Amino acid sequence: MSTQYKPAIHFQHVDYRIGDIEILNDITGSFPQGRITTLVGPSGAGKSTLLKLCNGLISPANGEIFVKDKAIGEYDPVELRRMVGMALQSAPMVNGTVYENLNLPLELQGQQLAKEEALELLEDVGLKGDLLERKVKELSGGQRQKVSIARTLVNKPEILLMDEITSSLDRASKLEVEELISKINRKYKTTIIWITHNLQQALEIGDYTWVMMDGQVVETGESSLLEDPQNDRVEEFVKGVVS
Ligand SMILES: Nc1ncnc2c1ncn2[C@@H]1O[C@H](COP(=O)(O)OP(=O)(O)OP(=O)(O)O)[C@@H](O)[C@H]1O
Repeated sequence: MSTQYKPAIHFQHVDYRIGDIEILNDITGSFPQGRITTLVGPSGAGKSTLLKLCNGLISPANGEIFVKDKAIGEYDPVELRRMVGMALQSAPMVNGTVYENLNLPLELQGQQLAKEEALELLEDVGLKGDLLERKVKELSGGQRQKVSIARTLVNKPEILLMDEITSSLDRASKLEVEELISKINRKYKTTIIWITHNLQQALEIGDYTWVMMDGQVVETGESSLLEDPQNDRVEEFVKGVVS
């Protein structure tokens, strides 16, 4: 798939270890620029670890990672975090208003988010402007997740990493967040790398999919691969034999 699109992130023979334990083993592959790639696989396969390598939260034991053709180690860490945003299942929020939370990334850089920009971000994630001065603790789970995504967008990241962002949401909020991420991908051409346990979601929202098992990437391709996997272990996993 890397031949068809420019890679936003490229892994080349990447290993990751904690002490003597091999967590990721010889990962090679690309995440195409401007597309949505879903990462699936059994619990413990190494999906979150791989995501953390993409924004330099952790570093490989061996191999190279390139972000937009530049070795990840050559980026200034602040520049890298601005370029590669990350949203989590349950994002930590400060105990204040929606605005105060949206302002956090800029406050940490000694800047301030303009109110108009904050309103635009809320609009982008489908929230009404009058929420800006509301306390986040008064928001629903779905609204909080949208604020967390809006906060990730403050730095206008070119690449968005998402770890299980809909798994704690009800069905309606899950659909809204999926639609929202598709919209962000279309509007800003943001590259999205999305971990999900939900294979239906991976199939529906993903352009591409990586299937990981035991610290390795075992199958990659267009997300429709999940309907007809070539690898026997992937087929078993998809059928729910392996969980
Ligand atoms: N800090 C750590 N110390 C020791 N082992 C770790 C640590 N973090 C992760 N691991 C191990 O690394 C492996 C991969 O973990 P990772 O969280 O990346 O998997 P995952 O595919 O994201 O799993 P899940 O779907 O359950 O979130 C697991 O076996 C896990 O136990």
